[in-house]
Amino acid sequence: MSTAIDAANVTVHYGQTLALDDVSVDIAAGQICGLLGMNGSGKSTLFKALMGLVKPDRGSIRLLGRSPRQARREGLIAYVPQSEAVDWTFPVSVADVVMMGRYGHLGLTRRPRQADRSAVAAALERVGLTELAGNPIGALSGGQRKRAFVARGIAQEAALLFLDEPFAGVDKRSEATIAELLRGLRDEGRTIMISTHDLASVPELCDTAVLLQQQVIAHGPLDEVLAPETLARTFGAKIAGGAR
Ligand SMILES: Nc1ncnc2c1ncn2[C@@H]1O[C@H](COP(=O)(O)OP(=O)(O)OP(=O)(O)O)[C@@H](O)[C@H]1O
Repeated sequence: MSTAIDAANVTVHYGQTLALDDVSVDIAAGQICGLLGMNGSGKSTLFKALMGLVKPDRGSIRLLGRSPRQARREGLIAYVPQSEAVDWTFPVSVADVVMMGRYGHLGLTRRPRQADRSAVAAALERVGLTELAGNPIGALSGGQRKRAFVARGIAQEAALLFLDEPFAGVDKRSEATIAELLRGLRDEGRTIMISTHDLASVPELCDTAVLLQQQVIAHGPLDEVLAPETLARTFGAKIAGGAR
């Protein structure tokens, strides 16, 4: 299996705060990897480093054989942000959000062409939001907003999808819909990383996982990473007992 995401010995500081300490992860193409850790464990920072938005003090990152900046420039990375990181009052429609995924594909005129409109329509259809295309993004439910951002990644034709807490604030039915969607994208060969701080609800759809606490505590098949011994060692018996 070829490696899609290869981070080696990545260390990131914000001033005096050590956010990532010698982090190495290796994720095969066509897999869903859970990025697990408590609040403040460095999950968002790892995503930012992978996207080239934070420059590591040390270490190297290759995404599909490219630097993060190059991968971003080629439109290979789609990011679904945490809900708190988005200004939902911003006056854009659902279709506008999805069209943002086409920006890297637009020609010199920067005007969407028929191919872009078709890609947006197909992405909306795939996530089940066709009927809501003209609605303001802020009027959608938590789960629908997540699906709109996933549609943006689909329209972008990104090979790598990073989802920051995609199941937070989402009801069970939407969670199942999103999980099904992600499985389908994985089966097409895309590589997906999903972060969560809620170790008690790590989605079954993850093939592998990384348990992060500034350092990589465990990295491998989901069952191994969620083994009670690993969790107890890291977080204490209380969390380990309730994890699955
Ligand atoms: N811009 C920043 N400036 C200073 N410190 C930061 C900054 N961003 C994050 N940190 C700190 O870096 C550490 C890792 O934060 P990060 O947001 O990556 O964790 P996280 O696991 O994503 O947490 P959460 O789930 O709460 O977002 C924390 O101690 C946090 O306070």
